[in-house]
Amino acid sequence: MTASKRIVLSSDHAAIDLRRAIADHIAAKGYDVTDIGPMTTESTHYPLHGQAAAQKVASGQADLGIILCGTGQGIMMAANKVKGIRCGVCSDTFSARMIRMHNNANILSIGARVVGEGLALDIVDAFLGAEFEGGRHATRVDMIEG
Ligand SMILES: O=C[C@H](O)[C@H](O)[C@H](O)COP(=O)(O)O
Repeated sequence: MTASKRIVLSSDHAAIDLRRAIADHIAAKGYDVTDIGPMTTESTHYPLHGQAAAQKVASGQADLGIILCGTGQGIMMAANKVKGIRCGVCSDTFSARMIRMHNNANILSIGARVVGEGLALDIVDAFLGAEFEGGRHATRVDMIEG
């Protein structure tokens, strides 16, 4: 584990509690966590929060991001509109590992209304614990970037 990695977190209102649980979980493991909110459960708009986290990663202010909404889908779509962002939604640990190893994903998205806290924390550990393999996968990732 690279404990020095800077991780940015954001969500919409549907995922406040799970986002906080993830923040505590990874901070306890030594990651440098920046939680950009929102801090209340007031209804909000996931594109704002997905793009805010994506900007942090794309600008180099964070190494990786973890974003959440009800399904993980809408906030993932918003994040992927930011150049240089590769974000996937994961509801299982295999996918979470593979989007790092094969797709060099720099943001993980999770649906707080889809997975429970225990599985979500395992998904986060799988994502953060994996590294991009490069090689043939780098050729393909370069093709995504255009
Ligand atoms: O992809 C979108 C997310 O799942 C949102 O969290 C969801 O649409 C929010 O729904 P609501 O406004 O009914 O809480």
